[in-house]
Amino acid sequence: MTGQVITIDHPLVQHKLSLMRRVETTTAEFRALMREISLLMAYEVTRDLPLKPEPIQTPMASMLAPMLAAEKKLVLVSIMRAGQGLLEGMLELIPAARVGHIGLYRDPHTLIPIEYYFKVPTDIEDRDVLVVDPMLATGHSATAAVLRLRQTCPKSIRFVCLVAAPEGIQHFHEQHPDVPIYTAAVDEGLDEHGYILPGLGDAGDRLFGTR
Ligand SMILES: O=P(O)(O)OC[C@H]1O[C@H](OP(=O)(O)OP(=O)(O)O)[C@H](O)[C@@H]1O
Ligand SMILES: O=c1cc[nH]c(=O)[nH]1
Ligand SMILES: [Mg+2]
Repeated sequence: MTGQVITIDHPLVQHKLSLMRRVETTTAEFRALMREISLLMAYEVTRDLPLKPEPIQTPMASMLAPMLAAEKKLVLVSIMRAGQGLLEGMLELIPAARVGHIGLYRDPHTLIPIEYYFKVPTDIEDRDVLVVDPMLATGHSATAAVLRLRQTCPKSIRFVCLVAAPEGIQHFHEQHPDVPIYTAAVDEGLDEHGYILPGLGDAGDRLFGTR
């Protein structure tokens, strides 16, 4: 079974991603673009959320109006640090969603992800999860995050990123063929340090101005 990769090719997403990639984009600009692009990504990723009719009153009449059936049943899980950027924008669109955090950083030499934090809602069994992290490079971080999350038995899992490397997609789907990947771009590959080419650099450092 090969996993599903959904490329979000909306022109606004593509334009904003190109601005984020540019080396001269400042930290403030990068952060603002991350917020904007995460709103647009959330719009696409939630396209199939179920609706249910609820009675409401307009100034003119009463009607049965479509409302999200399970907004509170969604959990957004951020892979820190860089996932925080995607998380915040998405929460603006889905404010009733629950939130989880997985703290992971890549050891710069081995590229193995090290977990330093894990907290998700206790009643995750009947919830759908969107795991968010802007970068899928070797795929080790996302793969480890989903593996850890599976121990809590959520109803479903999707992974959302901005830029994915083919190597990362392959590694991730070898372990998690049932988890779809939503991405704005699939890039050429990785450099010798595991950075995506052409990529956008280190998403966490660019978001928080740490380098
Ligand atoms: O697919 P991989 O090769 O595992 O790389 C991707 C990971 O690298 C980045 O995090 P990083 O380790 O730089 O931590 P940070 O977000 O704290 O900067 C990114 O946000 C992913 O979590
Ligand atoms: O290109 C990359 C690879 C891993 N992490 C990043 O932030 N960027
Ligand atoms: Mg980083």
